[in-house]
Amino acid sequence: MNSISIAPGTAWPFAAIGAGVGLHLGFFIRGEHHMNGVKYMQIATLAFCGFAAALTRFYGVTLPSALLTTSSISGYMLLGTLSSTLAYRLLFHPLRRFPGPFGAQITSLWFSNHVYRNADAHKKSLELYKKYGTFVRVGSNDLMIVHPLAVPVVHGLQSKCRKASWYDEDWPRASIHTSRDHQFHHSRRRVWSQAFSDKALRGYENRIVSYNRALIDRLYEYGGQPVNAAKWFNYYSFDVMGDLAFGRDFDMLSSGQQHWAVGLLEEAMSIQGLKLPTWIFRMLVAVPGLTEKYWRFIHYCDEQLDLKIKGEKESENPDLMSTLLEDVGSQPSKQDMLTLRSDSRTIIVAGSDTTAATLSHIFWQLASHPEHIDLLRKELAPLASEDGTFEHQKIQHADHLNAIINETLRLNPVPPTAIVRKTPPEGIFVDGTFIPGNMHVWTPQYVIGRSEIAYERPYEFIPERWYSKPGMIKEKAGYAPFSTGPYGCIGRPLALMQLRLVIADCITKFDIGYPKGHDGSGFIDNVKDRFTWGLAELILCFRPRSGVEANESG
Ligand code: HEM
Repeated sequence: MNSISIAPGTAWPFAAIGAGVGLHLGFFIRGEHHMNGVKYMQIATLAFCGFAAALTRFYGVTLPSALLTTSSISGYMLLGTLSSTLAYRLLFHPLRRFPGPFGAQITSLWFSNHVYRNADAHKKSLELYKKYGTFVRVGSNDLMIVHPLAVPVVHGLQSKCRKASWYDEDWPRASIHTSRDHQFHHSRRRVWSQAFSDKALRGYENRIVSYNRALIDRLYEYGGQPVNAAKWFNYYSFDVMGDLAFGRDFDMLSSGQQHWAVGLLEEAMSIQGLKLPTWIFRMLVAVPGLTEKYWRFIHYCDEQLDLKIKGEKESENPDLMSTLLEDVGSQPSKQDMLTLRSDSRTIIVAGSDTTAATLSHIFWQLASHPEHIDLLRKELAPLASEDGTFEHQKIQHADHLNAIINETLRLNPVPPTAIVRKTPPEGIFVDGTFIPGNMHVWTPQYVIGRSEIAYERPYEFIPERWYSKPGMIKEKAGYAPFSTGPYGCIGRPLALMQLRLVIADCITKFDIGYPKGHDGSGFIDNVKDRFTWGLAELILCFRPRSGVEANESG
């Protein structure tokens, strides 16, 4: 019988370690691998079984001994790959000269490990900035840059940075938001931009106004008693976007209940709070049952879109999806359908969570700084129509109103931290510092908004810095809560219209403040960074103002 030995003194362990090192240096160190986690596991399992089978077949080794031998060889190979990875990341990696926590230099899981319990990546990022400065290596391949001038370099129109691997989490579903193919994105962007023309926006205004009325009515029903405002802003935003995407809302404002599909989405989004590397996320998504809720929400959106295409949810007013549907004609191809489905979900996810979170933070700021409610009333009263309602066209240039929105988004931006880009192969320069190519970089708005380099008295809520005190903004380039450049928020005009109209309506109809025993800290201390904000309870009183009726016109 042939025998095979991996006992000390034989060459096997060294050969296996060498192969492991070779695998790292010749293969893993190059290109992107985040899409292949499952495939690599399959190949490794196949190789393991094949090698063990070959040992029994050609060397006459018993099965237990073959399995033991194969495990040992695999172990040595793994040791080689891991040692090589470790040495490379610590000693030779292009980001090695940037400061950062030791663990983060070794693995991107360091960051996940520090934020997964409380989903507080925004607080952790601020803490890291305070400790390490402008450039912080937050993962083996990841650099956080807290410099206002980094924003145009990384995100601006001329930027050569592209969307990073994070956007592949849903692949092969690729929407305008998640597509990494620059050409494809560009062509989707052209189609989408028709849905946000001035004319289209005017068409949406009536729809939005009717949801504003419904929101105001619901708040009136509390008669000034404490209410979880974040919940109602959430219902409002999802209803508006459901209507604009599918021609039908989620019925949350009228029922006062969260729609089950929205509930699923909220739960599914919590996985984003873990800030996992993409390859792990994709492997989790591939495990049957583990991300079931996420897929059920996606299927719900698919069904709503199918119904709309069949004309079963025909709406009289223009909506966003109608514009996207017009582009594909009456016989959409399979690829068209995949894109439309991804886009329909993008409308809900990108348009609802963001608006709800921004409204909640705005009203948290207003309740905490009631003097600004008075200033807003002074500014807006002359702009109201005779029946006390507001037209967007008349309030869109109101200085203080816009300043309240800007200042809130400076301090409480959504997404607060990681909008990740990949640097071009030749690298980039940020204020004279070279960032090597093919690295992941992010410029957290939450932290830049608190940076002394960009703002005077950065921690204070001073809306006037956006119009009458411009000297308080030291470097405007860093302010991009809607992002900027080719991937900047295409829904910005719609979002601003909603925000302006809801603020104007609410401060006109209600006195807004905290009930006894509340100061807003329960909200701001508990919001979660899960790409967008996971909202906490925001307990406010909306006391109807004397002499102002709910929906006087309606
Ligand atoms: C206050 C509300 C909003 C804020 C703060 C906001 C912010 C942002 C930001 C920062 C991005 C860039 C994200 C990234 O690069 O990964 C973005 C992208 C996007 N937003 Fe918004 N957004 C808001 C509302 C909306 C609304 C109402 C819509 C309407 C559907 C919308 C649709 C989109 C889309 C489609 C993208 C992807 C654009 C692209 O990649 O070309 N957003 N938004």
